[in-house]
Amino acid sequence: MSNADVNTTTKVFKMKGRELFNHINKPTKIVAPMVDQSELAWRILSRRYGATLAYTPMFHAKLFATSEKYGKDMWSEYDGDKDIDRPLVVQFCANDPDYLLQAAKLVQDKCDAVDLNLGCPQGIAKKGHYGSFLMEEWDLIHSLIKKLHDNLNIPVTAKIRIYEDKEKSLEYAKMVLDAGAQFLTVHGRIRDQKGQKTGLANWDTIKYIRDNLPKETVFFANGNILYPEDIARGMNELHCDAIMSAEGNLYNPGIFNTDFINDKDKIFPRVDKIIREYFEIVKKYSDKSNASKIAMKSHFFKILRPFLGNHTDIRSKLASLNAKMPFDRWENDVVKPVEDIVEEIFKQEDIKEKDVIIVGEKQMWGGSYRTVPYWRCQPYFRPVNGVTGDKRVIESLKQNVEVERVKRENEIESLKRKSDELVKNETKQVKV
Ligand SMILES: Cc1cc2nc3c(=O)[nH]c(=O)nc-3n(C[C@H](O)[C@H](O)[C@H](O)COP(=O)(O)O)c2cc1C
Repeated sequence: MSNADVNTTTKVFKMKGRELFNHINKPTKIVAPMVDQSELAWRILSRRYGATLAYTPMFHAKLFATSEKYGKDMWSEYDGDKDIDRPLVVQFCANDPDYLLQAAKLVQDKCDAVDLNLGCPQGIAKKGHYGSFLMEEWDLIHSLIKKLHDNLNIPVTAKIRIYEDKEKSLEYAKMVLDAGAQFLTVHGRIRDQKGQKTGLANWDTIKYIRDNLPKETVFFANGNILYPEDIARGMNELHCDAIMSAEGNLYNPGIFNTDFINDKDKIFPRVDKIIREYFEIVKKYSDKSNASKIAMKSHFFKILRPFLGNHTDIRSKLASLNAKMPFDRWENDVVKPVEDIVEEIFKQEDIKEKDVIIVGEKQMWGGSYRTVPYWRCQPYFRPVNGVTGDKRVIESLKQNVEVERVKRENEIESLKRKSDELVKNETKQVKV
């Protein structure tokens, strides 16, 4: 077979975006790439709770290609296993097409696509010259994507941020697709929206990009997903193929469980149940997946966030644990005590009245806040101008209660007026 034949054969078998999307069963709920957080154990847990596609954390392409230790720490034999970890997209950050290809080749037989991170806004990305800090270098981005498109056995995909300018964002998306990206994920925030300045994602721009790209583009939207209900809202409003969630999924893995929208145990899982389930997954794969063990402490803190505020003794114990300690310590200091406390909570006579989810009024961002009992997983709201998100939710719910009260009083007033008028009219008629 000549070289030309080899190239042709590779091209024939390489799936285009829509084919790949269909091949992996049209996933609509995606675990976002998250450094130190979307590792194997977390992906397995998230899929059990409704996620239909997962991205790995971003790996540094050059390190992955050149450092055996880094590769081993990030990627184990279990990662990408066809029975436990698919469908899967592996994400890299890069600024050199050759290293990117070298790294991608190491995983191409154990994932469905390789993604280029063009969204990371952190200082480390600025220093390392990758992620969103390539947004001024379209030629470089084009060459990175094209290198994989032309040379990898599997499709290449990309995850981008937006610019303030809609038109520029659209042109940018078109360039990324032209280079060969087969799925496009748009995170609807600009580069400066990070930390306290994270704020809302701009769905208008996401929608504008989506609506102005060719229909066959496989398009994923990312940002503003707090509750399971937001997923259907996003799909309808943004006309996207799937919704990707990062923080929503981290604090509440039940966020993707939209097939069970009326079952609070599935969409706002009890912290005792989820911590146990997750802990058992980490243990099962800990012989090879170092990344799963390392990420455990951070996941515990996030899953248990509302609970730890009420049980600070467990918070202190958790703070003192580390990944090198034996699993028994984790079991005895955190997992078991959490189970015991929640079991006691559920023995209370009035638990049915207490264990309820309260839905607030529709907010500016299109969805509604909920109050969720502290023994259930729930979203986290970043502090803005020093005010914690939880306080904002409580304030907004208080305002809702006040708005409801005024609304009801007005309704009663208006009903009274109507009834007075009716009585008056009837009295008039009787007189006539
Ligand atoms: C802990 C954490 C780690 C992240 N790491 C990555 C990453 O490795 N690659 C990436 O493209 N984005 C990363 N992101 C960004 C998310 O993938 C996502 O784009 C962003 O958080 C917005 O989604 P959200 O509103 O659902 O959180 C990370 C976000 C968080 C919270």
